[in-house]
Amino acid sequence: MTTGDASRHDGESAEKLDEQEVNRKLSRSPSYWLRLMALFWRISPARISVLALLTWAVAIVPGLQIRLTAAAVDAVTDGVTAAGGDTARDALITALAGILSLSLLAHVVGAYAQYLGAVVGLQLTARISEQVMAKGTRMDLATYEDPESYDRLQRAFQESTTGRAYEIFSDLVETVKNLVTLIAISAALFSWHPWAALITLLSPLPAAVVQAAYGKREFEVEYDRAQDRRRAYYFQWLTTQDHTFKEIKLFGLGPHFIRRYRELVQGFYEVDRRLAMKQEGWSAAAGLIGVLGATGAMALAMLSAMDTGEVGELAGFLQAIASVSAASSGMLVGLATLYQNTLFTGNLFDYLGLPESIIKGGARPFPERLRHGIELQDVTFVYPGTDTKALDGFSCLIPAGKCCALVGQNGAGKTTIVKLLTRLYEPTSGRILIDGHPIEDYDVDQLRSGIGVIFQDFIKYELPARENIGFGRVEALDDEARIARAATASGAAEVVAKLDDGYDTVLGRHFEDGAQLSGGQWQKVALARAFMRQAPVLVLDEPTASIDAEAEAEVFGRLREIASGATSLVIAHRFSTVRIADKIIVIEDGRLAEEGTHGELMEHDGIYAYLFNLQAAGYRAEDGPDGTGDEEEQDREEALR
Ligand SMILES: Nc1ncnc2c1ncn2[C@@H]1O[C@H](COP(=O)(O)OP(=O)(O)OP(=O)(O)O)[C@@H](O)[C@H]1O
Repeated sequence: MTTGDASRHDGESAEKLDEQEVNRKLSRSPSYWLRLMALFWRISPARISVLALLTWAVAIVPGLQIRLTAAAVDAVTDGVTAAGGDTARDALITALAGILSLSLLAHVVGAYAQYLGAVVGLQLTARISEQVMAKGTRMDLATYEDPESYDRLQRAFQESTTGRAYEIFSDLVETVKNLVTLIAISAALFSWHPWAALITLLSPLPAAVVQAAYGKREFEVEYDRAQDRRRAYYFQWLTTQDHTFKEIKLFGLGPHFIRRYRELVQGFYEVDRRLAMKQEGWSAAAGLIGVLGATGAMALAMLSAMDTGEVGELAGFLQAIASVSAASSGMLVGLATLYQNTLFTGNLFDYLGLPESIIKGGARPFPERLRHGIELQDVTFVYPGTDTKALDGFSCLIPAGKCCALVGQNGAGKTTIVKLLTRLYEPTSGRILIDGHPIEDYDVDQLRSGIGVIFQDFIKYELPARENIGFGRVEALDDEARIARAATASGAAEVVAKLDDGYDTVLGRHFEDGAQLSGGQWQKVALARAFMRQAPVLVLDEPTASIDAEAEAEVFGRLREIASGATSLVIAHRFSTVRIADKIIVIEDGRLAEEGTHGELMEHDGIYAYLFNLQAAGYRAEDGPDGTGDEEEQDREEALR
């Protein structure tokens, strides 16, 4: 959706777009409520029961107070007409004592119930956030790479932080409370004056209908603008991050992003303003009906009291009008809010209900050491939602215990192979065999535990160096010797030695006393994380792009020793790394182009030799103006031809 689209949206178009979604969510409301209640119940059955019981117990107080008010006024009338004397005074004192006790009780119980509500609300919000996090870790990579599913995840994440789920619970409790209050009061009102009672009870209805209608409209608009919301958030994020600052500043992109953010937000503002204007207009008109209804009921009750002379009833009635209109508008508006909250929280439950990792494994344990190797047989892969083949009938063998290099140009399909090997995706066709058995036969958790991977976009954990490395094998987070060995192997030990608190130093700049590392230093830490794993298969996706040539040569010169017999696959663009591999696999446009040792491939004089020479010529041409540069330049031109 473009910025222009955002400003074109109005309530009407959003309504058409998401009508189906809204209806689907509404039909599921009872199931959402049940799940929410079950969740609540699990948090603290005792607190929930006390909260509900206290809230509902307080609900009958207004009904009792009305009767006591009527009794008090009757006692006053008796006293004034001198018919009652001391009896009237006693009756008045009893009624007043009753009113006072009930008010105090309602006040104290109400305050305690509010405290309980706040506590369980906090617990519920934290529990739901945890559930969203846990769900996020159980989803497939495809969910994160598909914009629609990612939108869903983001909506659910937003909902998990708003406390709206708790509002549904309190809406339900409040609705029941108001219902109890209404029943308690209505019993008295209908016995005194049925018509006035009916008008009093129904007059808040139009306001509730307006509220519900606009709650729905608001949901539709928000639902529809999820992408633009994320885009606006992205511009905010770009202009407020430490690692984006340099480029944004030097390219002068700040004003550009602020303008694009403003355009989006103005689009939202226009739609929201129009919605708010219509909603307030209709609410005011509906509220007028409420005001007229309450006044009409009061007039009816007064006229009736003139006929019957029942002043006590009239006083009770007048008090009841205020309580009833508060309770019935509370109930109806509560229902409308419940409706809106249910729609929004539906995003959360829809997400929590999404099928989890559809990639299932078998029961075969992953070998501690590979004996044959990993074989890709005629593997084709098309990313979901696209129709181009990222891999196109790709076949190769990664022999056990050897170090293989995977080489190819950008977008050739190298990282895609890693995603398939780690079962983040399934091949569209073809097979992957590990030691002769289909990859699907292996237990997925064991498979992932048996493969140590560092991706090119590895995470820079803003946590202590110890954890940055130890996360490679989280069960061994306390094994200092293992962490130190992994750090030494990758060259991270030298980096850590210079930090103020050694392995306890927090890396990055997000938290106090954090130490920022250079790109290459971060990469050494990430590499240590892969070595920490000590897995039978080691996959390094461009692990040394930022590491200086000397350190890289040192690591790769000793990779076999470091990986101690593991089968390793290294994706690299620097041919000085690649050439020392036992086997080099060249991929081009998702197909196997060549394979062999450095010597064999150079002899073959194909694409590998071409790329190798190109890079080597580049280095030699940089040697300086000693006369050799021209010669190398000629080589390069030749290679390019
Ligand atoms: N999540 C995705 N959804 C759709 N297409 C994708 C996705 N990831 C990669 N691709 C496409 O698949 C192809 C192979 O991508 P891949 O990341 O495997 O390349 P690569 O060889 O690792 O490239 P590089 O050297 O730049 O890292 C590319 O054309 C890319 O555009």
